[in-house]
Amino acid sequence: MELRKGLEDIAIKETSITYIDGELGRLYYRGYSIFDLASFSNFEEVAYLLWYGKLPTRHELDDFKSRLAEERSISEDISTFVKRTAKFGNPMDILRTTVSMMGLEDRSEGDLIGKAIKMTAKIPTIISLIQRTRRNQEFVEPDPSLSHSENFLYMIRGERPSPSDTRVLDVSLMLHMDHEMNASTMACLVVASTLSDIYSSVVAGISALKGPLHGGANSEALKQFMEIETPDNVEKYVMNKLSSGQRLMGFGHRIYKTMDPRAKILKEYANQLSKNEEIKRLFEIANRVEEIGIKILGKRGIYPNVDFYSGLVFYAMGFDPDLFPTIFASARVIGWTAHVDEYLKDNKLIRPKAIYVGDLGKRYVPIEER
Ligand SMILES: CC(=O)SCCNC(=O)CCNC(=O)[C@H](O)C(C)(C)COP(=O)(O)OP(=O)(O)OC[C@H]1O[C@@H](n2cnc3c(N)ncnc32)[C@H](O)[C@@H]1OP(=O)(O)O
Ligand SMILES: O=C([O-])CC(=O)C(=O)O
Repeated sequence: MELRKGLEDIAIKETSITYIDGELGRLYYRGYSIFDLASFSNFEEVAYLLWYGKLPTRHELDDFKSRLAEERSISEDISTFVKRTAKFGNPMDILRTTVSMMGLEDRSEGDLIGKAIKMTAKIPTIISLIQRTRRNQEFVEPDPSLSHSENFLYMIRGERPSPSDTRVLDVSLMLHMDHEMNASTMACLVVASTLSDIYSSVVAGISALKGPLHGGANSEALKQFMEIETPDNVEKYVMNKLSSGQRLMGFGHRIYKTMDPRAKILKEYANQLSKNEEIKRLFEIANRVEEIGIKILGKRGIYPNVDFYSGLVFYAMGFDPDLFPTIFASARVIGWTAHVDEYLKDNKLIRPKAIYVGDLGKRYVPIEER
């Protein structure tokens, strides 16, 4: 039996959701280029596209938007739990637990996409409550008259965002919605393939996304830029980091062997948002890290990934750094649930093998003799 560490280059399903060309740095959702979707589409339309497989008509989109907007409120129990834990808890742990609570509260049978809509609508409310509680600010109730991204920023800031800020968040969320068989989507499918429920799958997805080799890299990348302090320190910092065997966070990818197309779009937004001194300086540092990182690692196909610039964009938009992975999860919940829905149409229990390398036939030694 062949050993494939990390399941590298193993396909576990056919899909018509997302296609990645890792050599050319291209990404497609349901056949549409991410560059086109980022230029012309919006959060609700792309969520609809991923779940239902086609772009909605105006009537379908209006219905879908109202459905999402109606589901934004969270229960009293969830709200109390978030307020109790926000000041000490890791936001991904809080999110994981609240999605688990949502599963306990939802007694309905079936309707996987209906449940996915509920989670997608409620997660921004939970994230906003975490940030506002930590800052000793009053909770802002969701406003159903606003779009998903406008409402998300409104709940974070307590005032309506500008159309350009709304657009930045909208595109950033679209870029994070799906990415084929990444680690967190795989975790969701493992759970789903046992015919467990969709909330349990999403809890597994959040758990896997939290790690710094996956979605947790976005806050680590920003931390890196903050530690560097000035563009003049970049070269020394990068050399020290790499020569001591550490990884450059926000660099490298299992599939992309060139610049991640999402990083290109996010870089442009990070540049646009570089209006105050701090963001301008962090953007300059990031640019320099990109340049030196590519010079050293590019020949091995190691380039900036989605997490390299996303943290800078989220920070400039007013989110706390340790919330970044939760923002990623707020969008990826759409991809997770779309893949679970697709997988369950032709389910097969996921149960790979391990190659045994231990001893066999050992004599059991009673405890007094050990
Ligand atoms: C949304 C996302 O999940 S995007 C990825 C976010 N994660 C990060 O940014 C963390 C940093 N990056 C990494 O750790 C890796 O690039 C991963 C985990 C994302 C992908 O790695 P894999 O495909 O599993 O490759 P693997 O971890 O085996 O690395 C292959 C080689 O490249 C090196 N390498 C990979 N990424 C980096 C990096 N960021 N910095 C320095 N070296 C790197 C490894 O050290 C390894 O070198 P070796 O062969 O000499 O031992
Ligand atoms: O595809 C991957 O392995 C990681 C990634 O970029 C994502 O999940 O967005």
